[in-house]
Amino acid sequence: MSTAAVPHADAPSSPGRGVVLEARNIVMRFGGLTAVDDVSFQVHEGEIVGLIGPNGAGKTTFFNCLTGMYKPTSGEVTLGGRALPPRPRAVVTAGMARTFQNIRLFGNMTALENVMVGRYCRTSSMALTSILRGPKFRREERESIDRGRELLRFVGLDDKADHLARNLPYGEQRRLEIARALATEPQVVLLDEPTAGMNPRETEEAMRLIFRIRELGMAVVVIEHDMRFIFTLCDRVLCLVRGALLVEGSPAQVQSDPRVIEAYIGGSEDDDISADELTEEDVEVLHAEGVDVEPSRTSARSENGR
Ligand SMILES: Nc1ncnc2c1ncn2[C@@H]1O[C@H](COP(=O)(O)OP(=O)(O)OP(=O)(O)O)[C@@H](O)[C@H]1O
Repeated sequence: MSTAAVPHADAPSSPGRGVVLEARNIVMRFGGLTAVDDVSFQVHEGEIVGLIGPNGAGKTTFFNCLTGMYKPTSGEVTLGGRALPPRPRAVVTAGMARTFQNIRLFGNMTALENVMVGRYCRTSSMALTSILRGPKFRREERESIDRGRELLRFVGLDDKADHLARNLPYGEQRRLEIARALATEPQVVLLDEPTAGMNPRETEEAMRLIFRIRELGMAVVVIEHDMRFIFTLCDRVLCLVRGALLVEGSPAQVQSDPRVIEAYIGGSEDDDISADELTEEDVEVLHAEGVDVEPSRTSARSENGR
């Protein structure tokens, strides 16, 4: 991926910026499994925060707790200092929108209609007004169409307004999902694997788009497996492992933290490979993934095999 070509937008430093989203001691249990284990974090205005971790670490479950899809077993989420009720619609109305790991669009609706759906939480027309199609309804509908077209332009889909969502290529569907999230006028946008399945060019475009979303004043929280993407994009990165927050810091700190490297190469109780035993091949793979690891940490295993 040629993300090196993408300039890092002026990263606002967190201190001095207000906290917009805060999660305190979130725990989510499914029967005997603790999927999120006492995780707390803060997101500041205009900040881009990355959430990484191996498969099953609890990243999506944490998003689901933030967005009211799940009612956490315990803990609290606040947006702009106000406690968020664990109901998705209330969360969207309060100012937090999200996209999903598996794209969730209305396939048989046009791109424009999909974005307009996102506007509904900001329009006041009630069912009766809609049925009667009175002047207020028509004015709000006009405004929704105009705003929808503006957002399609923002994500680079202005020429696709009348295309059915299901007919759009994968990368464009992902951008359409982002446009629909932006239509809710959020303060914070949560993106769950926004570049999954994208080619390098689409990934680079996605990065530029997220920087432009931040320039509009929104904070962004991103789950991604593409480390290079995360470390280039984010101001701050959190790494979850087995539901718990393992490391939090700047991309440089997280990238070079041996605990993160261990978590990714399987240095768990199920696997006896530790960061001290990296082969040169391991290091090459980690470098390709954007994880910084010193050559001195390698062992002679590359010569001897495992
Ligand atoms: N609704 C559910 N019921 C029971 N277990 C669940 C549920 N949702 C998630 N889990 C479990 O919680 C753990 C965390 O899953 P989650 O999907 O949050 O991880 P993740 O970090 O997002 O993984 P990935 O990177 O693979 O998407 C997993 O063990 C998963 O099987």
